[in-house]
Amino acid sequence: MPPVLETRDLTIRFGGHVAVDGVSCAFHAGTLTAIVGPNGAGKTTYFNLMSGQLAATSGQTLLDGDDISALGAAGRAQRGIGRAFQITNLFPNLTVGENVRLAAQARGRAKASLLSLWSSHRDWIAKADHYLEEVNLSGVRDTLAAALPHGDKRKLEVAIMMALEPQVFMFDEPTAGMSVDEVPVILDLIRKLKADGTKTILLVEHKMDVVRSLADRIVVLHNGRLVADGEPAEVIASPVVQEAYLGQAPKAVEATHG
Ligand SMILES: Nc1ncnc2c1ncn2[C@@H]1O[C@H](COP(=O)(O)OP(=O)(O)OP(=O)(O)O)[C@@H](O)[C@H]1O
Repeated sequence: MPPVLETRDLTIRFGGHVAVDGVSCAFHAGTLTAIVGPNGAGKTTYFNLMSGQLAATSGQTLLDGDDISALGAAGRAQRGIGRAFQITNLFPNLTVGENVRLAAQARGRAKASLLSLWSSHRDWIAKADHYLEEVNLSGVRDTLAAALPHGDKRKLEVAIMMALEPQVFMFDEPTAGMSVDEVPVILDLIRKLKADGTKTILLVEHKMDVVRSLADRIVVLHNGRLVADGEPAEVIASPVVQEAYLGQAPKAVEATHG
């Protein structure tokens, strides 16, 4: 099966610093890939390049085989790349329910005809309610987004991403800053997405227990380079990863596939 999302020799420089350095990697439907690496390895920058928040210095990003390198974040979102945890995407003065309904509506409008818009309205509300339920936020449906505690804001970001029904789900440290009782809600949700079997899921995560429990594959970045890629157990045990986490220079790429 051809990959859903792919980067070819993707590179970005900030002045003299190469934050993502020639990363070639392909991601397939029905898989969850964890992207790990030490602080400053380039994980979030790699995400930003794929979702269009940053423009690459060189290299390409392909979605369904099409080169989308020239598209910005909005164009890529429209094409089906979903990114959670951009807190700035919330409308702070709308309620939690309205935020998710708008996302369902944005998704629906892309498909609806003008005449069907009115009847669709009820569907959007139903869809918003469904996704709020999924992230355990039904109880705060009428609360202003701005008034939510941090953990709930992050859950709302996931609900918004889900209501947009993307084909690629990008999670950047989805449980960071959450209380212990909130973490399982998000992990269960990611598990459910994965069980669907058709989504392409990318996860940047520091917590190795979370990575171990969710990932089919681990990609390791170190100093902006892809230094390991393969089965979780194999990658975690590999000397190149042990070295990367100890802050020493990795010597070789191991266990490459995909
Ligand atoms: N806009 C920018 N301008 C200059 N340097 C940047 C910029 N964004 C990121 N960097 C640098 O690029 C490198 C990679 O940063 P990035 O945030 O992608 O790492 P990370 O692996 O996500 O780290 P962490 O796990 O700490 O979040 C870092 O050295 C960072 O300082």
